[in-house]
Amino acid sequence: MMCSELTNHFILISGESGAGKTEASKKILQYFAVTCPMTESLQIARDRLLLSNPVLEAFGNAKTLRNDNSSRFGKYMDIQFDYKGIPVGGHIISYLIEKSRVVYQNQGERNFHIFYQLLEGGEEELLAYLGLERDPQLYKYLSQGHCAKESSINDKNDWKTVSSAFSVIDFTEDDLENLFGILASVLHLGNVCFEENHQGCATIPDTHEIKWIAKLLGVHPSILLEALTHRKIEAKTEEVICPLTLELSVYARDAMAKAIYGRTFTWLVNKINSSLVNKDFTKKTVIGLLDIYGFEVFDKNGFEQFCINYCNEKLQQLLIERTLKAEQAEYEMEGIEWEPIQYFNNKIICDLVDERHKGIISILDEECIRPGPATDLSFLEKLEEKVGQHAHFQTRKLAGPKGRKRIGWMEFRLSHYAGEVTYCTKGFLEKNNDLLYRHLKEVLCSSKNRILKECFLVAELENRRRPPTVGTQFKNSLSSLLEILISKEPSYIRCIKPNERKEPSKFDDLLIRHQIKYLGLMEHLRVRRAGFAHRRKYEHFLQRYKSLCPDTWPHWHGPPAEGVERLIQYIGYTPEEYKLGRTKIFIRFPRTLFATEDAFEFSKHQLVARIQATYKACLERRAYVRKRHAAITLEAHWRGALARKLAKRRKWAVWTVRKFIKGFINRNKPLCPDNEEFIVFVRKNYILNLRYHVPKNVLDKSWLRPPGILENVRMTRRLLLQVTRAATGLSWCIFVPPPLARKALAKHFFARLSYEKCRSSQFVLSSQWRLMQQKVVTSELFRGKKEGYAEALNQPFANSRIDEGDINPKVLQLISSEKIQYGVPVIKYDRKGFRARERQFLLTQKAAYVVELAKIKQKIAYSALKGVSTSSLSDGILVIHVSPEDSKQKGDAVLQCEHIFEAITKLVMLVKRGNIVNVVQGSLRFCISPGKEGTIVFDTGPEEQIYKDKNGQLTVGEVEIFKYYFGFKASEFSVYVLS
Ligand SMILES: Nc1ncnc2c1ncn2[C@@H]1O[C@H](COP(=O)(O)OP(=O)(O)OP(=O)(O)O)[C@@H](O)[C@H]1O
Repeated sequence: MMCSELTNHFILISGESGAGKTEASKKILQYFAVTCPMTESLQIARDRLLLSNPVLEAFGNAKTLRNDNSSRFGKYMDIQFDYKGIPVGGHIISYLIEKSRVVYQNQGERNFHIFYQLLEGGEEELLAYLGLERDPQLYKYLSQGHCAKESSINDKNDWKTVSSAFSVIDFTEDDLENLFGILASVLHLGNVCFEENHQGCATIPDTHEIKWIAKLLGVHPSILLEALTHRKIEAKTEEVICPLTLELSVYARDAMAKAIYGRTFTWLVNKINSSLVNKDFTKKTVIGLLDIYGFEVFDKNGFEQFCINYCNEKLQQLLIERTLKAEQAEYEMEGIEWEPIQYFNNKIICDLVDERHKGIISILDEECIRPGPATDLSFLEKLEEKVGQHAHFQTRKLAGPKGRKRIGWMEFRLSHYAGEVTYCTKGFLEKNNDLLYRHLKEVLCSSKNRILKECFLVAELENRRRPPTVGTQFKNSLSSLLEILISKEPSYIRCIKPNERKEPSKFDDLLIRHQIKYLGLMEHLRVRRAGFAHRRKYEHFLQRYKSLCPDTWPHWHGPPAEGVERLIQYIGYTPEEYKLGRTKIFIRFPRTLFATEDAFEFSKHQLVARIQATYKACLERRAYVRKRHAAITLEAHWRGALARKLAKRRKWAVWTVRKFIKGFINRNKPLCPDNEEFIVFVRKNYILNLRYHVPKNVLDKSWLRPPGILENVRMTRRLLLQVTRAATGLSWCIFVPPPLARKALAKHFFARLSYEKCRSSQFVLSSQWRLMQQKVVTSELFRGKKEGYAEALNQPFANSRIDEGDINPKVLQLISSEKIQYGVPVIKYDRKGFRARERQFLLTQKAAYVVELAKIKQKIAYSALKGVSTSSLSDGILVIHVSPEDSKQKGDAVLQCEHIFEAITKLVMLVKRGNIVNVVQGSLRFCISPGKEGTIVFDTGPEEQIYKDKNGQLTVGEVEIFKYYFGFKASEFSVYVLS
């Protein structure tokens, strides 16, 4: 409920002394430690919460007649939880420790456990340092009850537990040294003995103990001694020190021991609190555990029992108010049909004790403050006078003859809710006053013991006001405790003591019946049975279980009561299972609630999955939106950058175009800023283009004409040089205007016409040189005479075509020995025929050319070559005229060749006669046989053919049909001799 509704709770553990309250509270702490979720870092908080218990028990618990481990102080412990239900810290409030036990114990009782544990378990060195002996019988404060050793208590083991707990809850070596010093000094104090001198004043004959106390508390021994035997009385202006009687010295000693122990206990609780404090100040929910001393009835009951029982009375009141009374009032308020159940309300007893000005505590305070001789007896008389009429109060004087016997003269009897208790007023005033002589206070304020320094502040000495009495303090602290409890949701544990003899498995019916009766358990049961097991405000019920009904999930927009009605109808509650009040739903049976809880647990998993999915989707969506936003931003920036770049480029382009246009408009003006760049551009362009138009060879006279605006502009020598180098690849060329460039090219060309190193390691004329010679001959023969010469000039003569130098003399010899018929087609080459020949003569292709050339050469050389005719047109026909006298010759040879200039040039160079070439205008004449002539007419008719008419005239069309090749590649030529 704490986690789900974020409410604060408390658990009130009640029962009489020895019923098991402390054990129950320890079980609750252990339960939290085991069941609550835990993180490693918070384990320390948990351990401190758990281990604070043995320390507090050692200092605040003692063996009594009713309980071997009786709490002699009240403890309210807040355990703080975070929102996950992890215990993260705590806080302890202690209530009225029974200090009188330090100096006095009843028969069969012990002092606080810690003294016995220290003596039993403490190391030898520690005891030696504290000046202690191991035997508790040696100490007066430990041996009055005559049961220092108790079989059910293992002081040695408990000491070990307490020692290890000290280290967990942040006690330093220094803290422990001071703390043990205080414990030891209390024991030493108990052993301080007084003697009465002859003046009736108290003296301390043996100062051995005083020395130890002075050493342990860090005070001067003589001052301490004086403080224990003297009293400082303050007059108006001066202080008078007067000696104490033996009785008063004993009182002063015991008061000092009680004060030291009481305040040290408070310091201890504060120290534990500082180690339990959670430094994270986020909101926490708490579960408070109230474990307070239980109701006590001894043979002799004093001021302590009066306070303890008053405390129990108040808690019982709280319980009645919050359960019996509140529950029934709630039914009435909520309009639930209800038959009231009667119960005993102990408010009347509480009022008897704590009513302002009228209650026992007020009367006691009055008696303490009152000037004049106030005694315990006078207090009793005041009680008889003021509350004598109260039904729950009785004294010997007020009681009838029956009861008189059971009440002493100094006693009064209260009828508590748990039974009658007779209190002896002896010591009431003294204990309520709790007076510590100023002289002793001063000594303790000057102590060098760090704990005492914190406990006894010098400021206290300056405060002249009377501190509130113990009774009033206790009353006030109880009322603030009740305020704390009222603000929280209650849960109750009622402990029932099975027997008075502390025996296991023994149930004393009478005792149990008595407890059940006074605890009001029967009334509780009746209310519970007739009432409802569970109730909850509509809002809370709906909020918790709304997921169980589709109508109410996820939101119910109507009034909560209607929502709850719809919800329980859907779940299927039967009418006897519930009642609807004005603001709450009441569920009668626990099983109904458990079933609803189970259903809720089941639906919680599905809800969690849905919530998780929604949450994850939300996260993803958020991430996606973030990414999209980032992408859009990025894109926008990128587009912006691109647009800016484009705009810049456009601007630049516009600027450039404008400048260009401006430059163009002003191009003819003298060089000025307006046309400067344009001219640079034109020049650059011209120069860049120039490299594609530099002369290709020495004969090429073309030169890129510079634009008009550049005519007067001189190019730098360096620039021209670069252009020419780029164009010609002549790194040495010094470029100057066109004619010189040609000269440079010519020089380069002639340089290449050098000797070359041939295979036989002889230097021969290079092919370039030979080509040059041939070209010169061609020029002489055809320049300005035959069309197509200029175009053919740039075509290099191919070395692959046979010329004179290629003819191997041996081959010539071989060929010459053959008988070759002239005048008939010697070899008719077509592709097939050539291959057949090739096989026949077993000659290589090249040899075949050689054969052919050799034959022609022979024919020309030895058969009176008359001349060579070709037309001035662009045809490739040549006529080789032979001597008509030579009867062996049948007639002229008419040949066609693609490379006519090359063929004729090589022929002329072969026969070494330049004057034999005749470039004829118009038709070509040739001799068919002696006396018989033919003509080749060049026609520009539509048909591409060569044909021979009846009179033997050969007509050549625009493009030759028959390709007769001469002298070169087999695929390129054939020889055809017209018969
Ligand atoms: N549930 C229990 N089962 C068995 N023994 C128990 C149980 N609870 C308590 N005891 C025994 O009773 C003794 C007294 O218990 P506990 O100290 O808790 O009583 P108490 O109600 O706190 O008494 P007081 O009011 O004097 O402090 C324990 O030491 C233990 O021996």
